[in-house]
Amino acid sequence: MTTLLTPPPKLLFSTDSRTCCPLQPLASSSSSALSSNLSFSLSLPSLLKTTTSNRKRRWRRLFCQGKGATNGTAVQVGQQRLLKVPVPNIRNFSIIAHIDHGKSTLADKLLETTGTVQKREMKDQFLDNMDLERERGITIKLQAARMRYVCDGEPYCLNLIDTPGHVDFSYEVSRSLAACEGALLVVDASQGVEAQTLANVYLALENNLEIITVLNKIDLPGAEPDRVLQEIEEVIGLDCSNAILCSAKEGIGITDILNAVVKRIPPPTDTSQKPLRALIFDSYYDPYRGVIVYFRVIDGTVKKGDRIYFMASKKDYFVDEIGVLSPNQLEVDELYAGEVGYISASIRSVADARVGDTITHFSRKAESSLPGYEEATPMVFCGLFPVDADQFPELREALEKLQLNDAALKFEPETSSAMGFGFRCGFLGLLHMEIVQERLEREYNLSLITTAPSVVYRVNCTSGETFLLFVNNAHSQVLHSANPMISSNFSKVECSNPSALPEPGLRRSIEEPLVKIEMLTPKDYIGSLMELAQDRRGEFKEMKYIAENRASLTYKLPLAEMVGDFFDQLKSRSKGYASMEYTFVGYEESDLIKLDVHINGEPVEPLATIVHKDKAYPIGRALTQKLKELIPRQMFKVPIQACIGSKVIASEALSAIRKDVLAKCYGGDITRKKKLLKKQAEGKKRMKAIGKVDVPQEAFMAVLKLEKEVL
Ligand SMILES: Nc1nc2c(ncn2[C@@H]2O[C@H](COP(=O)(O)OP(=O)(O)OP(=O)(O)O)[C@@H](O)[C@H]2O)c(=O)[nH]1
Repeated sequence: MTTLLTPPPKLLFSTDSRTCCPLQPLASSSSSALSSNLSFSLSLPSLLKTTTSNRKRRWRRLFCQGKGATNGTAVQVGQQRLLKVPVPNIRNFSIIAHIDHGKSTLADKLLETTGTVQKREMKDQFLDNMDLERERGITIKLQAARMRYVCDGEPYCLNLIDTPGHVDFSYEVSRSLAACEGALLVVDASQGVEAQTLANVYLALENNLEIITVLNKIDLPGAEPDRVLQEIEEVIGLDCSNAILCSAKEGIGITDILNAVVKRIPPPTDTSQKPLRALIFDSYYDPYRGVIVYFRVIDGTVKKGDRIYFMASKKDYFVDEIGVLSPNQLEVDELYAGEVGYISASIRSVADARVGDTITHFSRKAESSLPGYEEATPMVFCGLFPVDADQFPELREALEKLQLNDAALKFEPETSSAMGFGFRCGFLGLLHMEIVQERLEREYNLSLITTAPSVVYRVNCTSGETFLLFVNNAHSQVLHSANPMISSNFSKVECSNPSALPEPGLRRSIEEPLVKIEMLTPKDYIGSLMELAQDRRGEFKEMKYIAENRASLTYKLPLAEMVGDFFDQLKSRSKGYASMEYTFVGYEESDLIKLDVHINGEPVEPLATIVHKDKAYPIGRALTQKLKELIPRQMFKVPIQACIGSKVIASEALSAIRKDVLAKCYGGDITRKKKLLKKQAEGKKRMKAIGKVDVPQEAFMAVLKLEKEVL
């Protein structure tokens, strides 16, 4: 069956891909009609450009209601832009690549070449529409776009899903791949196979995708297409005889890629008769319409007004609006199996419509949901505190708003004696953490202090008493008393906050998360990268030469060692040539201890860290030395100590500011002087006992920075 909603009586298509949009339905075969249609359609972009947003809205509304088909030329054009094709003419594909190999640039070029976005509307990285994405040149949130393309006189609908390239977002990549039948594997012709190229190819192969190899950046003087093709064949095992050479920047090879998408990627299977199953691959929060869900219909059909049901979150809603992404949202009446689109259904939170969930009909539910759904698990945690304590409510509001858009972000209130009220937040990885921090500061004008990133440890308790801690002890107490499921049989505590770690007497051992890390490097840097991994408690697993000059190193490494500056070190030690990829492999027991910092005999909670026993001494020394530099001197002597339990392992002391109490004694009796000095010493002793050392905020910030570096 076809998915033609409003089949035009007769179609004429341009065979030139560059002029294929808008496609031209002909109401009449007369040449005058043809010319009037053509002349109109060519002026559409300028019409769209010059119309006010109200006119655009009216145009869309009219079209969506199917009105005015005969009397409004704009409506006619609207129909052309939304022309539907039969299922065999649909292609759903993704672009996968290592970071910076040119995915987004290629996606832009595909949009431009198919006329989906006009050249003058085009800005670099069209699909990366977050300011931060453009500045950093990375894709953070994936986007989708529907393109029309004519190949051998046949119209095709190509649905492109742009994916984020960074490891932190590999779940999103996997879901977008599950929504496709094929993938363009983009490899930089001057760099070759990198760690994420491999990881993404494996994800694509797991999803049984047809892979088209594209060698990008062939315009660069350093491009070595032959070497890189050979590398792809040897390392990945893909047949590169029909690989496409391209330069996304210069627009070379773009039509070849579009033709290959049509000819080599299989169409979706037409299962429109089955009960609805649609895979969510992205969702975001719109303040006016609620959550907008991006999805691919796998089976069945869905239309406006339907009552839909989210199989994982078990929530149901009525569809207010349904449409396609071209790449702006364009409303349609119905979407069929194989198609990609969006739904707005006044959904209140992104948590109700998570990536990977299956949408079905409330009244005719599918028997099973689509495979692959996973809850987002935060791997890295840190505390976020407002510099100005009055900004706490604003920080809460900002985090709540961000969470509406980002289901992977987790947060819990946290109080600290030094920093006041703040939040302990969980992130997918370090990049995710940086992005959230930057968005909070930029978009919500907040100045924040962040504590050193930490991971989730599992503590085996001696008592058998269990708290399934998510964030901190206070939380666990509540959880424990409120949750009858947590019985004394359990003996593991999850802890991401060092200050919430159970006392040494209450714990038997601590387990930490481990990752398998694969580094791809030119052979000159093998030694220095091995040294780096070993310094970070890495356990050597494997080394392979994957090409004449490149090797792959595999290590098992504690995640806590990676969350510091591992990636920066890898880049600086390899002069930027090495790349890495990691996967979580599980938990293992390790010799970990809690390192406390005491100032004037008082523990300073936010400076507590969980470290490996072997590293406690150097870290303790570095911390105490740095604090000595940063804390202002007091009227009394202030000891600064790093301690493991009650044992002091490093110590510094701030000497007291001395007032010369003898200044006014010119000569005179020695007993008078002794009396004055004794009085001063007593005063200082009293001051020390009751005195409070204020640790300035800059000191905290500097020490936290140091922690990030040395941990
Ligand atoms: N010379 C040249 N540069 C290119 C080409 N394609 C992309 N670039 C440049 O390579 C850089 C990275 O391109 P992007 O398109 O942002 O890469 P990406 O793979 O989308 O990156 P992420 O979104 O971070 O994963 C940009 O500076 C582009 O201008 C090309 O064909 N030739």
